[in-house]
Amino acid sequence: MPRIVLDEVGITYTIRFAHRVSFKEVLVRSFKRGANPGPTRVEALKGVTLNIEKGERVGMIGRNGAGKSSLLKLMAGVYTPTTGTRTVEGSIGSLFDISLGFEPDATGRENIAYRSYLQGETPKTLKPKFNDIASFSELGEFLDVPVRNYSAGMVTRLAFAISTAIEPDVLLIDEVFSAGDAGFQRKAHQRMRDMIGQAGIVVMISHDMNTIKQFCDRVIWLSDGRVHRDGPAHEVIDEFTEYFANEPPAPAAEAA
Ligand SMILES: Nc1ncnc2c1ncn2[C@@H]1O[C@H](COP(=O)(O)OP(=O)(O)OP(=O)(O)O)[C@@H](O)[C@H]1O
Repeated sequence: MPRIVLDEVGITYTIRFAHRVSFKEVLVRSFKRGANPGPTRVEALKGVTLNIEKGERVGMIGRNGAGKSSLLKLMAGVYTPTTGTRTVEGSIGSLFDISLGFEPDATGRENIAYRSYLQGETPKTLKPKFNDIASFSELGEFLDVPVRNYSAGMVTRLAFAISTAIEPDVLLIDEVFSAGDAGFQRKAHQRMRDMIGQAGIVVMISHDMNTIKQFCDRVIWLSDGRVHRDGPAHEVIDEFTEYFANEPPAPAAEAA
C-alpha cells in the first residue's frame, strides 16, 4: 500500500562560495581575522510533517525558493533529511531532471536500455516496452545515432519517452508538462494523464495553478521551508492567488 510519512523533516544545505581566490586575497585573509566567511547554511525545509495516503493527488505550490523541489527530492530519496524521518512505501517514479544523465557517446537505443535499468527494469521487463518507448520518442533512425548529436528537443523527447514508461506506486513530478514541441506536447499530456490515473499516489510541483487544479485534490502551500497551508485544492489555490494578488510586487529573485 503506497504511503508517504514525513515527521518533523528538515533539510539544511551547506553552500561554499566557489569564486577563485587570488594569491593577494590569500595573503590578505591570512592577516585579517573574519575575512573568510566560510560555508553558509541554508535551511530549505523546517519541521515538515506530512501524511499522504493511497489515492491522493497532491500539488505543491509556493514561491521560488520555498522548498518545493527539496521536499520532492526528499520524498524521492535523492536527499536524506538533516533532521526528522522520512518513510515512503511503494515503488517510486520520479519525473524531474529527466534530461540529465544520458551517455553522450551511446546511441538512443543504448540509452533507452541504460536508463530503463536505472529505473528498475530488467532486460526481460524492458523487452515488451522497448518498441513503445522507441516509437513514442519519434526519433526514427536517430535512435542509432549517438545522443551527443541530438538537438535539445530530441533529448527531451527521448528522456520523456523513457521516464514515462514506468508504472510506479508513488509518482513524483516537477514541472515536466512542457516536453518537446507543440505536437509532442499533446501526446506528452495524454501520457502524463494516463500515468497520473494509474499511480497510487501523485505529488506534483507546478507554478501553473490550472495544472494543479486539473490534477490535484489536495494542495500543500510551502513558504520559507514550512507548510503554510495544507487542504482541499480549490481552497488553498484561491487563498494563494488572493494573497499574491493583494501583495506588493516581490523583489525579482523572490517572485513566483
Ligand atoms: N543543492 C542545493 N544546495 C544548496 N542550496 C540549495 C540546493 N537546492 C536548493 N537550495 C536552496 O534551498 C532553498 C529551497 O530551494 P528549492 O529548490 O527547494 O525551492 P523551490 O520552492 O523548489 O524553488 P523554485 O520554485 O525556484 O524551483 C533555496 O534557498 C535554495 O537556494
